[in-house]
Amino acid sequence: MSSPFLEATALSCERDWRLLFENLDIRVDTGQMLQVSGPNGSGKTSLLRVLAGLRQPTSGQIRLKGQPLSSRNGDLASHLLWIGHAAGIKGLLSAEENLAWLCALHQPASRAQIWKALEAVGLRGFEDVPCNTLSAGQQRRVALARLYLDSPPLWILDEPFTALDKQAVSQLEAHLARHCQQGGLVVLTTHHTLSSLPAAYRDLDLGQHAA
Ligand SMILES: Nc1ncnc2c1ncn2[C@@H]1O[C@H](COP(=O)(O)OP(=O)(O)OP(=O)(O)O)[C@@H](O)[C@H]1O
Repeated sequence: MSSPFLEATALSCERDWRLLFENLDIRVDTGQMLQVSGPNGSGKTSLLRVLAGLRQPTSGQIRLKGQPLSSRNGDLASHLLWIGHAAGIKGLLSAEENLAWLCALHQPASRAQIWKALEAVGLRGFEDVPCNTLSAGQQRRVALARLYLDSPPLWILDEPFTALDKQAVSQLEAHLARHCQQGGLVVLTTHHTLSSLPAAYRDLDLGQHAA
């Protein structure tokens, strides 16, 4: 049997001497969406950062395609894309410049590809203005435009719907479901109730795993 794309076993996480969750087993296979839910402070962001290799778990193992995550440092960006709670874009750079350097981490994109992605997220005409002149929702859209470029299969997204208007929320939901249906994987946190779900959807409620 082939290894799951992402597998965590007996995962525990402590912050400031407080155990957030323990003994968590997670498996995410091709085509699946995993929504991590739970109350404020239950450890959703901490868990996603651990799964993305941005933070060490207190204990437990994470494997990506059968290999320990820590041994994948060199090629992590070709397997997973992380978009954090903050939009994570540089205010002095334009939307195009931000995307150009973010894409270079995985697969450099041409100007035409970047403009097409910006158009997909409703930012036509805003390609070359500094991002610090954009609204919060527009800045979020710049970050999310990466999902419309050639991207790695696993998307780990922390509160991706923050600051988006209703239409953008529906569009992103449909895009995430489509990504899974086409063989991608999504792990996300959101307090929002998703209305477009892929066939292989699961919810992990950290409130029930609180230590
Ligand atoms: N930078 C930090 N330094 C120390 N402790 C932190 C830090 N960030 C978070 N924590 C602690 O970890 C706990 C879990 O935080 P985390 O952000 O993972 O929760 P969350 O479930 O994502 O919350 P929310 O729904 O509010 O976004 C918090 O209660 C806090 O005590």
